[in-house]
Amino acid sequence: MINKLVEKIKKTGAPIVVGLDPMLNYIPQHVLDKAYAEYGETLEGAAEAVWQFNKEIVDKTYDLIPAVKPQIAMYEQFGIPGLMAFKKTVDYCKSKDLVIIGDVKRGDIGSTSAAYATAHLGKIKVGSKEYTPFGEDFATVNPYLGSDGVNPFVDVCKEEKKGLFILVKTSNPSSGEFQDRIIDGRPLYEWVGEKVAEWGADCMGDEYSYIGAVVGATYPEMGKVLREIMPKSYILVPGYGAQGGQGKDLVHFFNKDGLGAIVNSSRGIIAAYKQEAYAKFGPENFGDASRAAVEAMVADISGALAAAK
Ligand SMILES: O=C(O)c1cc(=O)[nH]c(=O)n1[C@@H]1O[C@H](COP(=O)(O)O)[C@@H](O)[C@H]1O
Repeated sequence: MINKLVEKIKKTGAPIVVGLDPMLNYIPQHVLDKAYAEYGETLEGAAEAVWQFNKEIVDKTYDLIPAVKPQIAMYEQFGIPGLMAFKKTVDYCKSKDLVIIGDVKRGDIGSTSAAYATAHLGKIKVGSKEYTPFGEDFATVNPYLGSDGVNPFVDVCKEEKKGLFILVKTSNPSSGEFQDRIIDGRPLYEWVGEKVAEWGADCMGDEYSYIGAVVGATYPEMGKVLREIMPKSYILVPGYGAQGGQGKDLVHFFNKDGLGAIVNSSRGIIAAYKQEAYAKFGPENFGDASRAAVEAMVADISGALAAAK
């Protein structure tokens, strides 16, 4: 799957991922009204609104982008109907040939990690039958339980040709509380980065490993160091847009080949119609606003990369 991701990034010229993180307050009223008219103001109604919202955004952007990243919490908050909307979104994106990064941030003791890996990247046997539970292509993984919490994910990736993005340095304001602590002379995130490079070394695709890392756009200096520590790992870079990251901050997350990083924006794309820059589209045309925001993001990042050459 890493080869497909790299190919699609080259083909679209867009090292970006659209984060499908739907909150009800991002969904235009006309979409909510229609869903509530059919299902009532229920969890089912909310899930229907989420699904219709996602579908429109995907329809308006899929030809420009290589990948999407649905964040499962945004669906879980609507219980079982929400999880069904998550699965419907994954399947629909797959039908559009997008690479799907399941942002599930899992990690546990080995046997439990194995079940999480099966759920999101693998297959499950029920009697004589086999099923694909959620069927994403990549999953985000929290490495804090150590190697035995990560290895079951790696094993499923090897079997299924899937991939991981392992949290190394997160974008949030408090990420330094633990991740920046100096241990044996180096910050913890560097130790985790080294481990990601090690886990990834025997998981190579054609050019890059299918064991990648997450490093926040909000910490560009740390991104530069981590790029060197993990030269063969793709870096998923969240924090663009709503959290303040801009193209010019991101240059060092990329390798000299112009590859190696994929930048996520969620609110900045899916709720673009609420921003002044895209207000002219209006809530009715929220999908067109998202498309314009994708185009602006690609131009910002490619411009920064070209200027740095
Ligand atoms: O793993 C992630 O995707 C992630 C890691 C991180 O360090 N920071 C971070 O913001 N994320 C996710 O990236 C998305 C960011 O959303 P926006 O700030 O709206 O673009 C959310 O889905 C977060 O859960």
